[in-house]
Amino acid sequence: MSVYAPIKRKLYTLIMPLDLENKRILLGYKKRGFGMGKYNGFGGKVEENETILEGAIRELQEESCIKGTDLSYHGILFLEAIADATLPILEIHVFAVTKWEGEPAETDEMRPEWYSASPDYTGSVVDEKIPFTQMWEETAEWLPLLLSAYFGKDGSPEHGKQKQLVHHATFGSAINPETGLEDVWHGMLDNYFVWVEDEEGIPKLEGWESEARGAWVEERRKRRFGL
Ligand SMILES: Nc1nc2c([nH]c(=O)n2[C@H]2C[C@H](O)[C@@H](COP(=O)(O)OP(=O)(O)OP(=O)(O)O)O2)c(=O)[nH]1
Repeated sequence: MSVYAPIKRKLYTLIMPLDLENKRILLGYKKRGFGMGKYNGFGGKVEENETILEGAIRELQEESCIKGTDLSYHGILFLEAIADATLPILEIHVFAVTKWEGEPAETDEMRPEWYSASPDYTGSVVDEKIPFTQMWEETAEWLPLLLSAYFGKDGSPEHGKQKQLVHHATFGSAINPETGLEDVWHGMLDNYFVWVEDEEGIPKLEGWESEARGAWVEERRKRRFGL
C-alpha cells in the first residue's frame, strides 16, 4: 500500500519581455547552471524576504539588465519530476513585461536575444523561429498560446494581459539534448493545461494563497496517481 505524502513546492519566477510595438519576445540563452544551453524567459528562485512580484523584478534585472515597470501576471507552471520523488515540485509564476527601463545586455548567466512573434502567429510552433526545440519541453505547450493572445490574429495587448494559465506537467526522465545526459526534468509524461477562464472553475490565480495552490496540486496528484 502506498503512503501518500504531500510533497514540497519550490517557488520560482519566469518573466517574458514582450516588445509590443515591434512584435518581438526577448529570450535568454542560459550560459551556466540549471538549464544550461537552453533558451527561456528570465527568472529564478523567490527569496524569503520578498514577494513573488519583487522576485520577478529582481531576477529580470539581474539576468537581462532591464528594469520592468509594467508586469502582467500570467499564472503558474507546476512541474514535477516523478523519477525522483525527493525533489520538490517547481511552482513557477509566469509574468510578461511590456515596459521597462534600460537596454537588455548579456550577463554572466544569460545572453538575451530577440525573436519575432509574428502578427500572424497562429499558435503553431511549426515554422516559427522561436527556438522551441532548445527550450524546456513544456514551454511549447503554453508559450504559443500566450504569444497568440498578444500578437495573434485576434490578439491584442489587452486580450493578452487578461490571460492566465495553470500548467501541471510531469516528467519521467529522458536525455537532456543540451547535455546528452539522462535528466529527471525531461521526458514529459502527463500534461494538464488550462487557461483560468476554463469551466473547471480555477480561482483567479492572483488571489490564490499558498495553501490553496498546494491543495490544488495535491488534488491533481491524487487524481492522477490514485494516491
Ligand atoms: N518553462 C520552464 N521554466 C523552467 C523549467 N525549469 C526551470 O527551472 N525553469 C525556470 C524557472 C526559473 O525562471 C529558471 C531557473 O532559475 P535558476 O535556477 O537560474 O534560479 P536562480 O537564478 O535563483 O539560481 P541560481 O542563481 O541560484 O543559480 O528556469 C521548466 O521546466 N520549464
